Amino acid sequence: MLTLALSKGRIFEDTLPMLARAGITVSGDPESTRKLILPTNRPDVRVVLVRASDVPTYVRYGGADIGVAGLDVLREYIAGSGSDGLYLPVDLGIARCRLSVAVRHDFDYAGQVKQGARLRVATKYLHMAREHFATKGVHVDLVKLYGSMELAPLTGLADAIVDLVSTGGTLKANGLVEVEHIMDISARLIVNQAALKTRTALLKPLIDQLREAAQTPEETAA
Ligand SMILES: Nc1ncnc2c1ncn2[C@@H]1O[C@H](COP(=O)(O)OP(=O)(O)OP(=O)(O)O)[C@@H](O)[C@H]1O
Ligand SMILES: O=P(O)(O)OC[C@H]1O[C@H](OP(=O)(O)OP(=O)(O)O)[C@H](O)[C@@H]1O
Repeated sequence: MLTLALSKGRIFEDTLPMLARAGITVSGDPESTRKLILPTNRPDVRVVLVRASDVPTYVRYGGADIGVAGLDVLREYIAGSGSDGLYLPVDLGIARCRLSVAVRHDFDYAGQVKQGARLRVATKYLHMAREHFATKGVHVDLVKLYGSMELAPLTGLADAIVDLVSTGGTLKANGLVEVEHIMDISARLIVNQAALKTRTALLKPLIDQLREAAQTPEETAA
């Protein structure tokens, strides 16, 4: 049995069509079932539903053989725990967004940075934010949040946020503007290296099929 770890929401929804192109259909809808293990049309493949930030942990420790996680989640995980035991063979090109710095529209970010001001920055992405501001030579105090980052500059909790941006709709709705683009993000396939060695016959074709599915024009144009 191969176990594939996915998170509910956009990763699950965006991975489904790729699995379908690889001949795998998942039974059950994560939004309407409380079940955490979903069978597929293939008796040798099942899906487990985990928190997005738990996907690397499941794959690393063998709770799943393979998983899908955003590059944001992966970078944070690897910065904290290393990449031993993980193999990242495919950029699936789904769940595309970018990691950015944003501030209130009336906050003079460039001016503050030029003056060498110390900024308070709220984010879920402590490692990537620390690295970004260190590279730029900007002095920051980081405040860890778990969600709704956009609220922090509006309430005086922080001067800036580091968060994911896709359409820019959430920033706009909250009177924030993007002032720095840190990196492009998309979802990656993560594979347990030991499983790849011991169960090559099952895993390798699936990885190859997903790689092929990821390269179709619909996906790359997204
Ligand atoms: N607005 C967006 N547009 C496109 N992709 C996104 C967007 N927001 C997040 N993503 C990508 O999708 C992944 C999963 O996001 P999702 O919102 O489903 O989980 P989460 O709420 O961040 O995770 P958790 O439940 O662990 O807090 C993110 O890690 C990121 O790579
Ligand atoms: O630029 P946009 O298209 O508006 O997308 C950006 C938003 O998407 C993500 O949140 P999500 O919708 O995943 O909610 P979450 O905070 O519950 O993760 C991200 O944290 C932003 O808030």
